[in-house]
Amino acid sequence: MTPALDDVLDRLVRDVEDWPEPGVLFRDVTPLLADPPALRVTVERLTELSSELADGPVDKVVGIEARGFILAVPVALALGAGFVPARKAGKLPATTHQVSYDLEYGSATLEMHTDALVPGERVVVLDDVLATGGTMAAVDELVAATGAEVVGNVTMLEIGPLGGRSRLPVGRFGTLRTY
Ligand SMILES: O=P(O)(O)OC[C@H]1O[C@H](OP(=O)(O)OP(=O)(O)O)[C@H](O)[C@@H]1O
Ligand SMILES: Nc1ncnc2[nH]cnc12
Repeated sequence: MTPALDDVLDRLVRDVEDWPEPGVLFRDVTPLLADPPALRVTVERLTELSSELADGPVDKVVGIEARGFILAVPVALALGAGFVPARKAGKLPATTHQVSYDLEYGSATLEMHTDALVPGERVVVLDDVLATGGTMAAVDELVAATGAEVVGNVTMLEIGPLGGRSRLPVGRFGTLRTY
């Protein structure tokens, strides 16, 4: 039997207080990733949500390092799309576009290969958590720099009080669970 998704997420996303710094309540998805039925239903629902938002074909799924990679590859396979990594600075070998941004804890720079996407491609950007939205908005900029089109911004979890969805176009963001 397929488990109910909200129950799965509530049971298997672990709260860790004061990590990675005091005052942050960290939502740890590793227990969910380790549970086969939970992982399966999560990937299935992320795939359905991506399809709904895209409302048409999806050429590429961009996964955000590191936790976004884990989910983006099975979703890309299920959609019949390719996978493209958005990586932390200094990890990609060829020519990149680069965007710096602020996080709930600190700041970072993400890169994507300039030739990873071509103009007109339809792209879903996937991550595990939307918090301030800085990461997702930065990846939208990386996609835009290639001339491709973001047709969906999708996460497993949203931390509502941090207001990240307000940084994304209305109607383009979808998530499985808002805390
Ligand atoms: O909405 P935001 O405030 O930008 O935060 C969300 C981002 O923060 C986490 O990644 P992190 O940078 O901690 O990297 P990791 O996946 O490598 O742990 C998470 O996986 C998202 O990518
Ligand atoms: N509180 C949080 N838990 C998990 N991932 C995060 N990314 C940014 N803030 C986060």
